Amino acid sequence: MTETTPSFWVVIPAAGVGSRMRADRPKQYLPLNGRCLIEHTLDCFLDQPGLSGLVVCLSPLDEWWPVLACATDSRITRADGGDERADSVLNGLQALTSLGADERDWVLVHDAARPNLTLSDLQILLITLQNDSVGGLLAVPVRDTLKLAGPDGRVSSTPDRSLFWQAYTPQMFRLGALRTALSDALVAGAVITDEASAMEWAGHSPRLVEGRADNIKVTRPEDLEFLRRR
Ligand SMILES: Nc1ccn([C@@H]2O[C@H](COP(=O)(O)OP(=O)(O)OP(=O)(O)O)[C@@H](O)[C@H]2O)c(=O)n1
Ligand SMILES: C[C@](O)(CO)[C@H](O)COP(=O)(O)O
Repeated sequence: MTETTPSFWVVIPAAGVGSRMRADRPKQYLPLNGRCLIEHTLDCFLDQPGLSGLVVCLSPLDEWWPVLACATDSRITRADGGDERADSVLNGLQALTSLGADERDWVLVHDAARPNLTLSDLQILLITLQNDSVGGLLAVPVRDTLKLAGPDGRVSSTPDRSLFWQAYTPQMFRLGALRTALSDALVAGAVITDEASAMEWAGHSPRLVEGRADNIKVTRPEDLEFLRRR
């Protein structure tokens, strides 16, 4: 029996400049196997039967998006990115509301810079969380020994790594709860680096859903080299 998956909306934050890549363009437009990273990322979602709609958050100065074939895809709506990733995501959530999304609808937020998401991981996330009271995120248990750095750049301690997971995306929450948590956290000046941290700030405990470790975020040059070698 194949388990059914819920309907969902998607927000793709893609308004960053990719400074850590030190490339000649924002990293979401760097080539991978003949197409831009963002095209690979969008493909993970566009043919999903449960997709209600997708918003891509882009810099108002983005000159790379309009020449892509997906720029004219009727399933994709463009929203302006903000100063930080969290601001971009909040703009994307507000765009979903304009598209008719309901407060109780599931929203998946996925980094444009993660082009290697698999269908199986997407389905695992949707199936695992579809009846969850909070939502959650794809994540990977830490596999290396961790070191806490001291102010002198030397090891301060070795924490128990069994308690640590790396947060990945997609992160999946109900539209209204996420928008409220994110908006309130930003107004309060909280440091929000992912959607789960906004939900945690609001007092919720997102569920960790174990996914593939190769759903990496392309952040530094070697990350793209890794994907190109596959
Ligand atoms: N103001 C911002 C900053 C980032 N992002 C997006 O959030 C994702 C993850 O952010 P990150 O890897 O930090 O991307 P950049 O901010 O572009 O990278 P850097 O920090 O190296 O500049 C990326 O898809 C990026 O495009 C965004 O939509 N709006
Ligand atoms: C959202 C995220 O990808 C989860 O690991 C990460 O927090 C993004 O961080 P960045 O500094 O904006 O790349």
